[in-house]
Amino acid sequence: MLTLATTTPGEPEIFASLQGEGLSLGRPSTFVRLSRCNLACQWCDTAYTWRFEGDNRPHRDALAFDRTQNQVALSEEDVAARITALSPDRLVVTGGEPLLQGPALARLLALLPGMHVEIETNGTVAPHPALDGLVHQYNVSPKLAHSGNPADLALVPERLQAWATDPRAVFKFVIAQATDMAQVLGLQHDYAIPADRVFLMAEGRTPAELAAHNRWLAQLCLDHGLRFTDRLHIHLYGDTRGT
Ligand SMILES: C[S@@+](CC[C@H](N)C(=O)[O-])C[C@H]1O[C@@H](n2cnc3c(N)ncnc32)[C@H](O)[C@@H]1O
Ligand SMILES: Nc1nc2[nH]cc(C(=O)O)c2c(=O)[nH]1
Ligand code: SF4
Ligand SMILES: [Mg+2]
Repeated sequence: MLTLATTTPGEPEIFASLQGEGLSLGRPSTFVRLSRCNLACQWCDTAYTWRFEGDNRPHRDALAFDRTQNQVALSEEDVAARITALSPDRLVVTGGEPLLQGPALARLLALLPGMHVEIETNGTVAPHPALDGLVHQYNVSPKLAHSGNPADLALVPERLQAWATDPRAVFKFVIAQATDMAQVLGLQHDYAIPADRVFLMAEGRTPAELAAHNRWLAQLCLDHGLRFTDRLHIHLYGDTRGT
C-alpha cells in the first residue's frame, strides 16, 4: 500500500501537469504526491502532507492538518491504473518525502515499465535498493538553515556525498535571501557538486513573491555560474493542490 496526499478528502493527489521546476521544466508529466515527511520546513508549500495532529516534534509548529482528511491509502495496482489512465510517458513522484515509502514505491514502478521516472526528494533518505534501479532522475532539494530544520536532520553528509556522485541527481536549492548563497556555495564545494547540476529556485508560493525574488536570484545565478529555475506551476495555477 502507498499513502498519498489528497486534493479533497479521499481523492488521491495524482494529476497531469507540466513539470514546473528544474531540469525537466515544461515537460508534460503525471504527478503522484505521497504523504508524510521527515522534515518540517517552515515555508513548506505542501504542509498538508505531514503537519498532522499529534505529529509534534519540537521544531514543528502548532498548526495541524487532519490526518484522515489529508491522506489516503491505495494499492500499488490502483495507483498504477490511475497513472496509466492519464497516459503519461513521464512520472514525477513527490510528497512529502517520497523516499520514506521506498519498498511500496518500487512495487508501483515495477508496474509501470517504460516510463521516465523522476523523484522529488529532500535528499536525507537513501533510496531503497529495489527502487533505485527504477529511477531515472532525482531532483534533490537539500534544506538550508532558513528552512528551520535542525542541520543534523536536514543535511546528511553520506547522503549528500552519494547524490553528488550520482549523475542522475540534480540539485535544486530553495533560496529565500541572497545571504543563503554562502551555505549553497559551501555545500557545492564540500561535496564537489558540478555547477551544471545545481539549480537555484526562489522561495515563494505566489507569482508576486516569485517575481520579486527572481530578479536578484537571476543575478546570483550569473554571479556564481549556477542554473536558474522558476516555479512555472505557481505562475500558471497559483498554490493549488493537484496542479
Ligand atoms: C514539497 S517538496 C516535496 C519533495 C521533498 N520533500 C523536497 O523537499 O524536495 C517539492 C519541492 O518544492 C520545494 N518547495 C516547497 N515549498 C517551497 C516554497 N515555499 N518555495 C519554493 N520551493 C518550495 C521543495 O524544496 C522541493 O524542491
Ligand atoms: N507542476 C508542478 N511541478 C512540480 N515540480 C515539483 C513539484 C513538487 O511539488 O514536488 C511540482 C508541483 O507540485 N507541480
Ligand atoms: S522536505 Fe519537502 S515536503 Fe518536507 S517539509 Fe520540506 S519542502 Fe515540505
Ligand atoms: Mg510543489
